[in-house]
Amino acid sequence: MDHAADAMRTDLMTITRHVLNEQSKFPEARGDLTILLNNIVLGCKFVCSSVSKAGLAKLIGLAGETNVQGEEQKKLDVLSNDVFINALVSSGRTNVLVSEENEDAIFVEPSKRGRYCVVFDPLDGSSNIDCGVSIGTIFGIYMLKEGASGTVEDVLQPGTAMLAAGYCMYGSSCTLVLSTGAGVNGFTLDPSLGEFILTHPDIKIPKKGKIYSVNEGNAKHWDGPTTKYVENAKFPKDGSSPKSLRYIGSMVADVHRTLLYGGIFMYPGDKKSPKGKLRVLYEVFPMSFLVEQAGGQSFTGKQRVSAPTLLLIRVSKFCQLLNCLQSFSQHSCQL
Ligand SMILES: O=P(O)(O)OC[C@H]1O[C@](O)(COP(=O)(O)O)[C@@H](O)[C@@H]1O
Repeated sequence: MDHAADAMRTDLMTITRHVLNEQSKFPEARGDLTILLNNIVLGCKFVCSSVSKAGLAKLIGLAGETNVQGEEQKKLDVLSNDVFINALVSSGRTNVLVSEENEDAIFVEPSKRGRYCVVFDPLDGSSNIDCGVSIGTIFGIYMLKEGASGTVEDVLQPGTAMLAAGYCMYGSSCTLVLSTGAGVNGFTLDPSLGEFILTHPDIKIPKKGKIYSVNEGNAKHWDGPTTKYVENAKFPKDGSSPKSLRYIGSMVADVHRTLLYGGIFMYPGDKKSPKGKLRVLYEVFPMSFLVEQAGGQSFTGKQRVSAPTLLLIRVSKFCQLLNCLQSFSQHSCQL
């Protein structure tokens, strides 16, 4: 009888219990981060159930609106965005929110304000939403700068200033992967309990990976080093076996596989944005935080993504900032 497995099954490590254990190591912790994460988890459970019944609940298809990136919003994009904004505001722990689906930053009204800023992509992998392929939610958490009252400046922080980050993947199972700066852990939603249970403790990216993940359809837009790298992955000059190509087209799913199996995921550029289309603030920074916490690397092709030098610029209108941030995100992660 496998007592360890039995203990695992009866001594349930829920995500709340795990975060409380982690926070108990910090005497100054007041439970605010735990409450905030609990509300994010609630949002993930709601989106998970909506995604799994999308076809039945007529949640497939377009919402008839366009987001700040000029992309047509899917019904599930809008629903997920509303759910997360409400969950984050009602936690009473947030101050400034930045969503992929909103043109401007969201400033929480004073009576409900807290000291955290959350950047998030409510539903990543839009091109896969209507065909039932894995999609996900990505989030990153910052603390208000010392003495700050909550302005755009408080989200203009480098990736290294992030306190916690995570994603929730809505796939064959619903998996939430989280780091609060002390390693990376994966939790699977047990629908019968409605609880995320620890199933992937202390995720460490394998040192060697046999997989490369990139949209080769964009090859003609790539720079020299990227073209050379992918060429070598397919036709290794050192006689080793070629790498396998795996590309789902949902960053959450492609990064999740890379965290567990190793290898490389990158988004070098495409016709529309030759310098890459992944958004630094709520896609690249949170994923880079997780990749580095799991022992991997994340770089732009020229420098570490989360480097403090990457971000601190100030432009007039917030969405202008979003546009120029996009131009920075060339490559996603190097493993
Ligand atoms: O279809 P492409 O050009 O390869 O782009 C896929 C990439 O775009 C994204 O879908 C962008 O994210 P959104 O779906 O949130 O806009 C990533 O998840 C994915 O890695």
